[in-house]
Amino acid sequence: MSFRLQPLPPARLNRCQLFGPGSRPALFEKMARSAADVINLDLEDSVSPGDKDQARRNIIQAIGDVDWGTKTLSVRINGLDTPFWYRDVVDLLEQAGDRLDQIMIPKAGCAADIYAVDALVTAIERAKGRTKALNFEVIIESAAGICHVEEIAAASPRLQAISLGAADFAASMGMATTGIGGTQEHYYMIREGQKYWPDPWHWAQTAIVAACRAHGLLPVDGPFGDFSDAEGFVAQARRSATLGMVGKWAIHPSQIALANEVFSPSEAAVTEAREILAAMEQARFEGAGATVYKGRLVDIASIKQAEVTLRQSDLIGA
Ligand SMILES: CC(=O)SCCNC(=O)CCNC(=O)[C@H](O)C(C)(C)COP(=O)(O)OP(=O)(O)OC[C@H]1O[C@@H](n2cnc3c(N)ncnc32)[C@H](O)[C@@H]1OP(=O)(O)O
Ligand SMILES: O=CC(=O)O
Ligand SMILES: [Mg+2]
Repeated sequence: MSFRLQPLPPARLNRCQLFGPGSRPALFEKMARSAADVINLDLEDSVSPGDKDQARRNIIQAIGDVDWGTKTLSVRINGLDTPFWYRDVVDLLEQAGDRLDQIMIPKAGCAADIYAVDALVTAIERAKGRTKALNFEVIIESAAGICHVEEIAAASPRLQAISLGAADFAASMGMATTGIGGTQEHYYMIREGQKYWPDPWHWAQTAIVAACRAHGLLPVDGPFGDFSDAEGFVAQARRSATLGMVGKWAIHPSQIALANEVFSPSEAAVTEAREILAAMEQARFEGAGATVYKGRLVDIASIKQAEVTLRQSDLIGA
């Protein structure tokens, strides 16, 4: 057991991150009025190469012009393997106002990727006298990224969140699927003639959650491509929440309420958490470290488990 305490992640809501292409400025006001906690204006894979310059201009203008309320406002820049990313960073930092909260770095492969963007951002902030430090979020969506997820999580104090990008991850891993997230038809076990579908994203998610929790970051589940399949989205989101993720992307407005619901503790969960704390307080009063709640063991670890639920509930209430 390390003597170091596990750092808490940033105290902000990240239940739903709504994405929209920077080349569709007509969506920006709708995104701002949505119930998503985080907005991701995209310069990367939803924008065709010929539209990159115009999308950048659209986003820079909208960062200043649109009322984004209290949302976390993020721009996904292009990957470091493209000729676009440096211009994304330079133009955003030199031309967009202070309303921009963070940039998302896609396809992070190693800590040096984050270092490179940090160096450029820091130089521009100093040159331009920007007083609000820009935060980072990254996407793990490659074989290299998942191999180096822990060093990536430790790469910069600007880093707040890591998402799993199921589409690029599947491609990089050579997975035999064109689906973006969720159950995969051919990934099944069989027992006594019955099929059972395990979760092919599970290990990558747990690696991301562990790296995030060790370094005080927010672990986030990425896109679920089939926006007509609400049930599938909810099932994927519930698995992610159970593993410790705090939220999920929405690539269509129909997914926002679903994500918000899954990543907000229910009234029953909050009541149970409070009752566990009360039971443990009574146990402490009686000189015990463990007691029985609803026929099951609760002990000092249960206090920490209950606090996870209550911290999230407090953020929503705040
Ligand atoms: C693998 C990855 O990298 S995922 C991240 C990058 N991808 C993206 O950013 C894609 C984001 N999503 C989209 O571009 C679009 O939602 C699409 C292309 C999937 C579908 O677009 P449409 O065909 O316009 O969707 P649809 O007709 O169902 O839209 C319904 C309504 O929601 C609006 N809408 C659609 N997408 C969005 C969005 N992302 N944000 C806000 N509003 C939206 C539409 O304007 C429409 O509004 P209206 O009722 O006022 O007319
Ligand atoms: O960028 C997201 C992905 O799934 O790829
Ligand atoms: Mg991707």
